[in-house]
Amino acid sequence: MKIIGLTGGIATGKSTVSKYLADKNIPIIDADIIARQVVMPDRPLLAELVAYFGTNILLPNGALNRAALGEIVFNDSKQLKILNKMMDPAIRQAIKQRIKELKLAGYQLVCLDAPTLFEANYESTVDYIVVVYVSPAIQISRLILRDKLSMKAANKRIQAQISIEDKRKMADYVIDNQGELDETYRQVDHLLTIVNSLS
Ligand SMILES: CC(C)(COP(=O)(O)OP(=O)(O)OC[C@H]1O[C@@H](n2cnc3c(N)ncnc32)[C@H](O)[C@@H]1O)[C@@H](O)C(=O)NCCC(=O)NCCS
Ligand SMILES: Nc1ncnc2c1ncn2[C@@H]1O[C@H](COP(=O)(O)OP(=O)(O)OP(=O)(O)O)[C@@H](O)[C@H]1O
Repeated sequence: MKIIGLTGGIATGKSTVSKYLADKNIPIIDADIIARQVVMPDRPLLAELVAYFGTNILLPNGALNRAALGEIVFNDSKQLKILNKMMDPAIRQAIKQRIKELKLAGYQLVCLDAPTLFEANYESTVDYIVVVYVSPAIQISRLILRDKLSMKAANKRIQAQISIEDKRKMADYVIDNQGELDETYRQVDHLLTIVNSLS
């Protein structure tokens, strides 16, 4: 089974590409979804986060207040490092488990959609690294538009990651998502012909 590692910067278009792959019946392992599952109210990791960050990261119903935790960690790189260290084992374990299940189910090709593929060192987990690229100017404008963030908050989130210019240099394949969606989808089709011919 081959694994495409799909990454990019925040709001560069990973979900747009992974939805297209999913429509082609390629299973997607979405690291953002897994990162949400491992901190559900019944999971011990949430209690660990509360013990460190305080009860202000909880909503009245006991679920994680993602906005409150995001406010802390995207404004302070030391806190983000600590959060990453606390969450990494559970996320890694869940991804490993999902890969195992898909392999057992007989899939030939799957996609790991991970915004922090490089930051969290998943390079060796995947066979082919694909970076979804837009220029930093387009990235920030799409992020502000989608998440209704201020310029300052959007910049902080972008700065919490390796820059998109550096990520593109580390890719096996770059999808330029600056144009129309059809152009993006054509590049994904081309990517699939390459990946399917890999031995
Ligand atoms: C801090 C949290 C609670 C904020 O939640 P929120 O709902 O506002 O954002 P969401 O999870 O939808 O993430 C949105 C985007 O932020 C970026 N992002 C998320 N986590 C990180 C991180 N640790 N480092 C850099 N960028 C990140 C990604 O591009 C992601 O697609 C959340 O992002 C989180 O739990 N992050 C740590 C887990 C993690 O590393 N996730 C990345 C997947 S491996
Ligand atoms: N080619 C495009 N043209 C115009 N808008 C686009 C294009 N591709 C994606 N977008 C828009 O840009 C925003 C970011 O795209 P998307 O949500 O796919 O990014 P992402 O990389 O998955 O983000 P995140 O890292 O936050 O998960 C969305 O609002 C999406 O609709």
